[in-house]
Amino acid sequence: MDVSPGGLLVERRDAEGAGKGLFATQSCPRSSTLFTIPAGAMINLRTLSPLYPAAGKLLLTANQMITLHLTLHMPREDGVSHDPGWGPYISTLPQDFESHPVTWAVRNHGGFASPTEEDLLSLLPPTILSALSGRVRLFMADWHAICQYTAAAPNIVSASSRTDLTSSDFRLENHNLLEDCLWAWLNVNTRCIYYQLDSATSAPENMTLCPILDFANHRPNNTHIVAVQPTSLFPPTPGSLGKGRHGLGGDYIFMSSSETPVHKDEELFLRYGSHSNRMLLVEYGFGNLWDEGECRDGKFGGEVDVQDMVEKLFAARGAVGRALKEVLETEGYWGDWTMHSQPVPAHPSYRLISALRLSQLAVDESEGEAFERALERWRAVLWGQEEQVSAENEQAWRDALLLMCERIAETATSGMAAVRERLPRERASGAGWTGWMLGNIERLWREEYEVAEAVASSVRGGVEF
Ligand SMILES: C[S@@+](CC[C@H](N)C(=O)[O-])C[C@H]1O[C@@H](n2cnc3c(N)ncnc32)[C@H](O)[C@@H]1O
Repeated sequence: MDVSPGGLLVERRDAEGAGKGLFATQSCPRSSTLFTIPAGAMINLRTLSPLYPAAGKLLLTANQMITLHLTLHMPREDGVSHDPGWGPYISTLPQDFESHPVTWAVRNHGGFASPTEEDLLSLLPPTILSALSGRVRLFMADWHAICQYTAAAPNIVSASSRTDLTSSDFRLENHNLLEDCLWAWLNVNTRCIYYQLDSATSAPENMTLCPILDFANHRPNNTHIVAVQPTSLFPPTPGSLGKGRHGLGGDYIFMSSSETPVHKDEELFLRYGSHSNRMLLVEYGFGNLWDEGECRDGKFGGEVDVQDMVEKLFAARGAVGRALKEVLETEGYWGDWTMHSQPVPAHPSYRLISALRLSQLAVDESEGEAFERALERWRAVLWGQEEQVSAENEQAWRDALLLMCERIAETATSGMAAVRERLPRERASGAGWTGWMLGNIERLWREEYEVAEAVASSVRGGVEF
């Protein structure tokens, strides 16, 4: 790898409120090559597959394989990983994920969360809690798969650079090793980037840990760093992945943006994606910063998830609600219902409007001619053939939306108050990350509050969505 001053234009430094970050060591023009990571320096399915072959019918996913490798070569007390392959890189990974909500949720699931972790969980909005439950399920499934795999291939564990591990340690109920595996899993989930190894672009194999780049922090607007996806002269053959024959996946080149030049000593950000703050907190353990009033005024793109509330609307209608839910599922409109502060005017998503229209359909029976006729009308609106189901239905769903906004604002007001009560004490103590995390949680509640208020104001103002 070229680490000469001309080949490596970045370095790792402390970044306030974000651990480490990537900084420019010199100024450079637009579209400069900042650094190049050789294919063999990255940890992914291609570089690891030779070390982790199938054990009978058991084959690890990319996520599980990288997690297992990091667990087997986790740095110990001296902070150094003795992995002969990627030891120096693994030694640069964060030492712990104490501030990550998934850590608290996994511990809580196992019954060993600390009082602080329980307290923080109790302060989170319900939408975050349900997203966290999903992450816990995924982690536990991966932990289960890793335990099964190591039981079937105990020699894999003998290759660990850790002297404290034997294959019998990989037991579901071994909390200490589960914690090591969680450290590894969170490294994978917070640091892996897209890297094409399979020709199907959405394949879960298309991910990698990538030294240096993984010190880049996120910002929501323009990215400083552009990843240039390596291509190969040799296209992959069908089913080649996992068998050591990869057409894709060469050296990874990272360039500066074509829009702005880079200034010496500036922090270089990578846009992780257009993620909501809810998703950022659950996946990465932080949220974007924004100032009070910015969501309300449409200057910041706030989002509220209303899954639980809409589900309740359908549940409250009994048999009719169940039949309507089936219709939404068949049409692919069940779930993923949100409200947004941007673009102005603040508005419900199209999916949410469609679900609300259906939830307010004026039908008393869950089948029959009247039911089918009403559905036909709803479908006509969905397909853009009609403007509305009826004037009554239009009024009913807007009323239901307004009521939802009022409830969200009410709950968010109590949520904010509970966090604000704790904030001064935590900030005054000045120690650790809890004050910083409470700030993140307070902003999440405030986002719910401001978006709900803004959407309510759109509804009251008669905005046509
Ligand atoms: C790919 S790593 C970036 C490097 C990381 N800051 C470190 O110290 O190793 C992603 C993690 O960095 C942190 N991070 C990234 N962007 C951030 C931001 N804008 N604000 C706060 N933390 C951020 C989060 O902890 C996230 O999970």
